[in-house]
Amino acid sequence: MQGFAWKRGPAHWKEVFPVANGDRQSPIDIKTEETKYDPSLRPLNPSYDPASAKIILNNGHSTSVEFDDTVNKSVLTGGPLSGTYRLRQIHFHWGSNDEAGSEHTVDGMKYAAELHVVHWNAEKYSSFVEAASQSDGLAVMAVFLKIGECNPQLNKITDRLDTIRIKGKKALFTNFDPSCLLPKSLDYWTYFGSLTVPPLLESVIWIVLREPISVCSEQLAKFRSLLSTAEDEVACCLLRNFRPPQPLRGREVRRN
Ligand SMILES: C[C@H](CNC(=O)c1ccc(S(N)(=O)=O)cc1)Cn1ccc2ccccc21
Ligand SMILES: [Zn+2]
Repeated sequence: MQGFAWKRGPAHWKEVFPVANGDRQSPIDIKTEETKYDPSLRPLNPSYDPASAKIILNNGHSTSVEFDDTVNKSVLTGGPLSGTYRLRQIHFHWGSNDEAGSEHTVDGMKYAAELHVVHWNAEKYSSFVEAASQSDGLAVMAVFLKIGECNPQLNKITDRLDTIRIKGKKALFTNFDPSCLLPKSLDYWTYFGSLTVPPLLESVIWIVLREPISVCSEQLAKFRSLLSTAEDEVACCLLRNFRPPQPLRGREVRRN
C-alpha cells in the first residue's frame, strides 16, 4: 500500500495509480462563495446501532473502527443520497502539528484533523469492494476537528490507541455509535469525488459537515504516536496522513 512517507507520498501516487490525475479527485478546497444552494437536498439521516462496532485497527496509514456491514443495521440515508448506504468504517486524518491535518479545506483554511465515516451502496451492490469501483458506490461523511476543548467522546477512541500502536494491530471495540462524534448541526456541502488514499477510486459521494467538532492537542498527540511500521520494522510514527486538496475540474459543490 502506498504510504505517506516522503518517498511514496501523495506526489508519487500517480506513478502507480494514474487516476490520481483524474477529474473527480478528493479532497478539495471548498470555496464557500461558489457553493450552490440546492433545495432538492434532504436532511441527512444517520441511523447507527452501537452493536455494529467490531474492532479498532491500525492499518499503517490511519486508525479505523470497523463495523459489521453484513446487514442493514447501521445506515446513512437522506442528504444527496438515493437509497441506503451501509456503514463500513470510520477513520481519521491528521498532521504533524495542530495547524494542519484536515484533507478538505474551507476557503483555504486547514483544520487540525478530519473524521471520515465510510458507507457503501448496499441497495445496488453486494459488497464494499464492488461498490468501491462504482461512481455511486460510496458515501463518506467528513467531519472537521477544530483545535480547542478536549472532546470526551473522542477519548473513547484515543484511550485505546496505546493497545494498537503497531501497524496491523487490532483490538475488540464494540458498543460504539459514531453519531457521538457528529456536531449538533448536520448541515453539509456535497460533491462527487474519490478515495483520498490509493487506489483513489472515483466512487465517493462526499458529504462534508459544515460545523466542526472539537479536539485538543493532547488527543491529537495520541494519533501521532501510532506507528506506520510493523513489529519487525524500524519504528516510524504516523505523524501525518492527509492528502492535499486536488483540482476541482469544474465540479459543483452544493449545500443544503
Ligand atoms: C479501497 C479499499 C481500501 N480503502 C478504503 O476502504 C478506503 C475508504 C475510505 C477512504 S477516504 N479517506 O477517502 O475516506 C480511503 C480508502 C480496498 N480496495 C477495494 C478495491 C481495491 C482495488 C485496489 C486496491 C485496494 C482496493
Ligand atoms: Zn479518509
